[in-house]
Amino acid sequence: MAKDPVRVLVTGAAGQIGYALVPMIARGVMLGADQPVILHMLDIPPAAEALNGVKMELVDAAFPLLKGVVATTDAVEACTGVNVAVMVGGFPRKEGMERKDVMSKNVSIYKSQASALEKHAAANCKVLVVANPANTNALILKEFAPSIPEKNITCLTRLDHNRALGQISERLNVQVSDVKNVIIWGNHSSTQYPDVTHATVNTPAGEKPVRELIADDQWLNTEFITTVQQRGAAIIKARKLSSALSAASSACDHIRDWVLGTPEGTWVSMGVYSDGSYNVPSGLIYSFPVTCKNGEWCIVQGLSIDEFSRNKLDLTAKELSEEKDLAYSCLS
Ligand SMILES: NC(=O)C1=CN([C@@H]2O[C@H](COP(=O)(O)OP(=O)(O)OC[C@H]3O[C@@H](n4cnc5c(N)ncnc54)[C@H](O)[C@@H]3O)[C@@H](O)[C@H]2O)C=CC1
Ligand SMILES: O=C([O-])CC(=O)C(=O)O
Repeated sequence: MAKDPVRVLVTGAAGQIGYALVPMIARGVMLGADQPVILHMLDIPPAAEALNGVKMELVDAAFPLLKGVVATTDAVEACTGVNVAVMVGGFPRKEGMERKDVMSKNVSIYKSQASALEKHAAANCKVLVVANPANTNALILKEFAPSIPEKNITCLTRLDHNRALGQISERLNVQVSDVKNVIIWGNHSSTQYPDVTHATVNTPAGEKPVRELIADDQWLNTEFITTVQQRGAAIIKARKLSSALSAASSACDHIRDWVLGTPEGTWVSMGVYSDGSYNVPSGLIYSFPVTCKNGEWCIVQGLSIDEFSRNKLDLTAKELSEEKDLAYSCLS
């Protein structure tokens, strides 16, 4: 029997990530090749005509799984009945800016959309915040939508996770699908800590630690980390626009694994509400290694953290606490 359609909201759907993301969702990349979807697309009135153009293209693409499209500038209409909400709407940063520089414009959007989601989304709606500063926007959304369970509100660090896998695969000249269990800790910003301490590669001789195969701790502890931290800026420099296809693809990875589960023995990185694991202060949305099963994520416990890592986990937590204060000062 055919499954009932799932309603997926994409905010900022007329923007560049939106344009890459909605066809992926309509093709089943996010929720599976047998899962019909109804797309809800929200943008602001100046983008209404462009949004309608995206809707026309979705019709023209004749996606078999796409059972309906709502394209609107009304947040209540957009949020009504949605099961998954991918929050991309906002202002992207430009060359020379840090992600927190877009704070004042974006946190106020997340405060107001929190209420629309809280009142009108389906019960148990899963929320992924993509727009920057992603962790802090997600925290504001959580705080202003107190009836949405905190475990349902997450932010995107899967792009950073995938970037780390990509760097390791290029360096070792192995398939990216053979590399796993990198970790992005903390903020989706230049203080994030891409950690390969527990990462492995599937080789013909079995699973091997990334550190052993790379055999160059100097590179892993310096250039690798900064390359992943600065990859967003490098894309902006090259394209004069921020990452879009990779952001859209990793947003699909994030929701797919959350809903359908992570493979046995594999974890992924998600920005989630901290419960104090690894002595990360609670009350922050912080990226942790997680596994997912039955639609729920769970922080991987018991990983060893050496002194080098500890300093980096603390540094990015400190930045998130400062961002939280700054966000509240922007809202007051
Ligand atoms: N977490 C991550 O890994 C990544 C996050 N980003 C962030 O994603 C966001 C979107 O990036 P792009 O698509 O490149 O930007 P864009 O400017 O092309 O599109 C953003 C869209 O949001 C719309 N928008 C603005 N205010 C809105 C509101 N209140 N409600 C609904 N829609 C609204 C705009 O009209 C525009 O169509 C940016 O904040 C960017 O920094 C980008 C790449 C990766
Ligand atoms: O760098 C930016 O501003 C866009 C982004 O978040 C990324 O590409 O990681």
